[in-house]
Amino acid sequence: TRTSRPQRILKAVQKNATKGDPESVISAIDHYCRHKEWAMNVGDDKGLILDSVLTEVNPSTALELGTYCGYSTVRIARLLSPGSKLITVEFNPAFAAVARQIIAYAGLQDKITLVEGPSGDLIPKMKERFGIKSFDFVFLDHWKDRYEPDTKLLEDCGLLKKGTVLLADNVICPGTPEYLKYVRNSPRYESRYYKSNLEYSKVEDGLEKSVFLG
Ligand SMILES: Cn1cnc(CNC(=O)c2cc(-c3ccc(F)cc3)cc(O)c2O)c1
Ligand SMILES: [Mg+2]
Repeated sequence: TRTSRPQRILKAVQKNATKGDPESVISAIDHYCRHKEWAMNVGDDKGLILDSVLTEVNPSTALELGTYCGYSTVRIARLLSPGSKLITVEFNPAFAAVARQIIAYAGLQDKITLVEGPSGDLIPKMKERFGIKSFDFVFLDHWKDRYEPDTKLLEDCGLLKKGTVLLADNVICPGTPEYLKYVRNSPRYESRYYKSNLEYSKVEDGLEKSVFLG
């Protein structure tokens, strides 16, 4: 097919959502991915859990690893208080190009900094490049084998503080076994599993919420 799946998702947003209305952007993507073609957005079921954790944490500085089309980026940014910031990291330039347009369509570009590149290279540069002292909230949704090494990297770079909340997608499907083992066995985290289902599907999946204890 001529267009890519992310480009078709963008088209569905431009056709069915209202410019400047993040809720309509979220609904347009969920409708398209549930009824037309599946895509790896966190989705509406797990999205409600993401919303509730975000509302509880109310982060001033948030990090997302794995932007894809920007669905969870919009979900997170729409709930941030004025002056709060979200940095989102995407390795794939084609995904990043679509995400920028979906973020702009939602009108949330002022709250979001999208950075392209490998998370392992970008995390050590967060302080110097973006003046970040530490993150209050981290959403992990990128390559599943990068969750554990990138969490250790965030610790080593002093980017986590007492109370920072990590929320990890896909801990069951596709699964992140090394990450789960790490956060569940480390005395430096208090972890809890939120059972849900894989986006737009009946297959089980869930989110792991881990609070860094310092
Ligand atoms: C290529 N790429 C760029 N970013 C990434 C990181 N994301 C995932 O891999 C990812 C995968 C799935 C998934 C795929 C196939 C399947 F059968 C079941 C689940 C779901 C998700 O929510 C994900 O976040 C992959
Ligand atoms: Mg995911």
